Amino acid sequence: MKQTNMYLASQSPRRRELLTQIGVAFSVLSVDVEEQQQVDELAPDYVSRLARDKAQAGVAALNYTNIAEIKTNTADKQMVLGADTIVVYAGLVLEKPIDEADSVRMLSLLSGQEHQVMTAVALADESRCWVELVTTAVQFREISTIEMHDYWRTGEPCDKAGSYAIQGIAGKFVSHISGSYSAVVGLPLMQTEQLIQAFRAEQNK
Ligand SMILES: Cc1cn([C@H]2C[C@H](O)[C@@H](COP(=O)(O)OP(=O)(O)OP(=O)(O)O)O2)c(=O)[nH]c1=O
Repeated sequence: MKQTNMYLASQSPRRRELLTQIGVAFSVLSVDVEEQQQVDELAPDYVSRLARDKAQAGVAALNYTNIAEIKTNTADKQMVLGADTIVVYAGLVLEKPIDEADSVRMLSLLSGQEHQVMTAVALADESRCWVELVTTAVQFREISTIEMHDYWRTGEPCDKAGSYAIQGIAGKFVSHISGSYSAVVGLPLMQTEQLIQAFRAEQNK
């Protein structure tokens, strides 16, 4: 049977759903990339680096694994997609909360304010790695401390950048969004599709 040439280096169920939503067939790869912002590393550089690291770790994983079956069964070249999402408020990077206090700290910063959600998408193969960064502005209404604690107890914020999910209960905190909704959820659909097309064209030159 012919295999797909697309690999998603992500454990995020959101990214799997989003990529499926635009009709891309893929296999999932497990990669382990340390997510640690360097001193003086700006938010756009950091999120882009993580997406690139995930995609390139995926390429390395493919090379290390003996998947002769895949290599012989496909005429197409392979590509690996990696992505990363961070929330940025006043230059400060907010990743996943470590506990309830951290979640309340993040939501207190975001309450009544506008912040940026940066999602970087990277496509890589053995010869190249392309990265695209998509930034979306999100405005929150005021959130009370009681609401923040109640929200934590729903379990929703614990694995989300900035400690919220726009596609979930936290949708009620959002008064305005300017940019890509799917990028906030984890993968900018329009930009991802275009990047895949351009990458595939480059591979086939
Ligand atoms: C802001 C926001 C983030 N998120 C999610 C998207 C990402 O999955 C997560 C940010 O963490 P990431 O480190 O970008 O991704 P991940 O650890 O979930 O998955 P992987 O690294 O394996 O690809 O936050 C939402 O689902 N909704 C939101 O509104």
